[in-house]
Amino acid sequence: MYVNTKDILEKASKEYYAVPAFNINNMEFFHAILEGALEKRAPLIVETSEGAIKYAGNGDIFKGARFFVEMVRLFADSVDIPVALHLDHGKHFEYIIAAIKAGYSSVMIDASEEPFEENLRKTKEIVKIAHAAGVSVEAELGQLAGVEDNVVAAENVLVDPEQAKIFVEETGVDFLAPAIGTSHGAFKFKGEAKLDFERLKKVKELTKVPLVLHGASSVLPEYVRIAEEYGADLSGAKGVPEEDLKKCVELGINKVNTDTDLRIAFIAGLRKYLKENPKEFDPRHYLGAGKKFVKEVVMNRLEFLGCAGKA
Ligand SMILES: O=C(COP(=O)(O)O)N(O)CCCOP(=O)(O)O
Ligand SMILES: [Zn+2]
Repeated sequence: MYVNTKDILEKASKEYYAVPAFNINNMEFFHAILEGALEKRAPLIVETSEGAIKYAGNGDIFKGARFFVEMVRLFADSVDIPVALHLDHGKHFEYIIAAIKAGYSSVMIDASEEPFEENLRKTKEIVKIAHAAGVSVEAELGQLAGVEDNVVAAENVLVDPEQAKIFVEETGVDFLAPAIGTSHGAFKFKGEAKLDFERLKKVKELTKVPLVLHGASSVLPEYVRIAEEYGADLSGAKGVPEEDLKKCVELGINKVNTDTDLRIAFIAGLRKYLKENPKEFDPRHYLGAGKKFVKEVVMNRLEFLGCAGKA
C-alpha cells in the first residue's frame, strides 16, 4: 500500500532500526527494488532526485514527477507492504511543487548550501505548503561533499547539533539529514572513513525526529570486483564501512540513502552479461542481468539495516 514516508520512519525511529531509501531513475531499478522488499517483507522507500525526474520526463518535470507516481502507485496499491515515494534533494521550488502536485509521499527541501537563516526560512515555507497537502518533509543541515549528477558540493560542513534543535522546532520538518562526514558517489573518503558519531548522538538527543544519512553507500567490493573484471574503472572507489552504518543506526539514523551501491551492482551485472552473451541484444535480457544484482544488494541492505520483516 502507498503510504506517507513519515509513517515508515516514525516506526523505525521508535524501534531504532533503519529503512534504506533507494534511488530510482527508471523502471528496471524500481522492479528490482520492489521484488527485493517483497521477498524481505520490508517497508520500502524509493526516491528520485531532480535529475531523475528530468530524465524520466524527457525534460518535462511535471511529466517526470507524474511518471514516477503512476509507476510506483500502480504497483504499491497492489502489494501488502508499505511503499513511499520521496523527492530527494529538492533544490528548486518547481521540482518540489511538481512532486507535491503529482502525489509524492514526501519531499526534501535541500537548502543546505544556504546560510542557516535562509535554510530555515525556505524549509519553513515548504513545510507549510507540503503539510497542507498531506506530504511530509525532509531537510538537510550541514553539507555533504561529493558528486552525483545534480548533487554537487565542494566540501563537508558538519551539522551543529544546537542549530539542529532550533531548526527542527522552528520549521516543523518531519525528518532531518544531518551532515556527519559522508559524501555522495563512489569516492567518499581520501583516507580512512571518518564519521562524527558524537555529533550524530547529540542531534538525535536534541531533535528526537527520524534522521537521514545521505551518501550512505558502502561501495561493496564484490560488485566493484565484478564490474572491474568486465572492464569498468572504479579505482579508488571507497564507501561507508558497514560497521559504521550499523553504528549510525544504533545512534538514531532511520533513513539510509542508497544509490551508488545499486548503480555499481547494475553495471556489474550488465557488463558481465554482455561479455558472456555477445550474441544477445534483447534489452529485457541484458537489463535483466543488471536487475538481478540490484535485487541482491537491496535484499542484503534491508536485512542489514534491520527492517526486514517490519512491513
Ligand atoms: O545520498 C544519496 C546517495 O548516496 P550514495 O551515493 O552514497 O548512494 N542521494 O541522495 C542520491 C543522490 C542522487 O543524485 P543524482 O540522481 O542527481 O545523481
Ligand atoms: Zn543525498
